[in-house]
Amino acid sequence: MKESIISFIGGGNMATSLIGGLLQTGVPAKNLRVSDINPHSLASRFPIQCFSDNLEAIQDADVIVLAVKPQIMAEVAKTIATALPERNPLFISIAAGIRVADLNRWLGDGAIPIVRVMPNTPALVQSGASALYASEHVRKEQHELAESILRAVGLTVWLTDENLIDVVTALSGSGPAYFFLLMEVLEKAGIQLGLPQETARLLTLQTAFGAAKMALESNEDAALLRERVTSKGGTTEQAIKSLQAGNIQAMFDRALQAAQKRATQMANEYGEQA
Ligand SMILES: NC(=O)C1=CN([C@@H]2O[C@H](COP(=O)(O)OP(=O)(O)OC[C@H]3O[C@@H](n4cnc5c(N)ncnc54)[C@H](O)[C@@H]3O)[C@@H](O)[C@H]2O)C=CC1
Ligand SMILES: O=C(O)[C@@H]1CCC=N1
Repeated sequence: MKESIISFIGGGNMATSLIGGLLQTGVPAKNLRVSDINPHSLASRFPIQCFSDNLEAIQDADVIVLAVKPQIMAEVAKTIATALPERNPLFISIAAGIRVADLNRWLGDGAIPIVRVMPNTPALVQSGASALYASEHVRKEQHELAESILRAVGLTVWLTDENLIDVVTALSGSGPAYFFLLMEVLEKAGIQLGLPQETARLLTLQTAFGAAKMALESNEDAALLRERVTSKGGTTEQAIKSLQAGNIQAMFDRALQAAQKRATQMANEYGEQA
């Protein structure tokens, strides 16, 4: 992977998390490229080649990471199809919703190797979680290449059913936002009860970090770890009762269903008819 040239098309939030994470893990800056309609801020942030022309950025690419919004993926992919590098690079699409069949069509209907990936922004700190799905034209070494790129910035899982990418999008693609939201509301609740803002912030963040680290390092499931905090007749019991009275499970069931539904809608809106 360290010798492969990786070109990112679109240098926004998710691409910069991946680029930052890859640089941190030791991928040489000379092997990374990024193209964006606004490349200037990228050039000051990363010591890599930045382009405003997508076709220039892909000339020598082994891997082309399509990291633009789903809305403009058709237009971007069709332009790339006009100048596909002869070396038959691997395409990695991180766009929510957009299906392999549409990408394949936009990229020229050939035997295009495409891996759909749903990463998340903690990739920036090598703590990402990505699900990958490979199209039939992905060669074995490209499969391994995709795996090594995403594993360099966190956990990877492979899916054999493309439809499940939309579920992963709802769970871990969007997931960091749910935990950030929880941090926001916990911090505010602490302030409301009298804690200084910085104290509430630090206690919230360290508690989130500690709980995630403990759950990851433990063989026990989250429910059991929760029960250990919940002393009979104690404080946690009251808080959990209050959360369950608001039916937190139903809230998250609905939230994930809404996100999954939106991914499917985007596939239909920006895909088949585009
Ligand atoms: N933000 C996230 O947490 C995640 C995002 N994604 C996917 O990543 C993709 C990008 O999302 P974000 O980074 O959040 O969006 P963003 O809006 O931050 O980044 C998109 C970038 O594309 C650039 N751009 C626009 N038109 C372009 C063109 N014609 N050629 C090249 N670059 C162009 C924009 O200037 C912008 O910097 C989306 O498809 C999204 O579904 C996937 C997983 C997580
Ligand atoms: O909100 C979105 O559509 C993207 C996909 C997953 C996270 N961000």
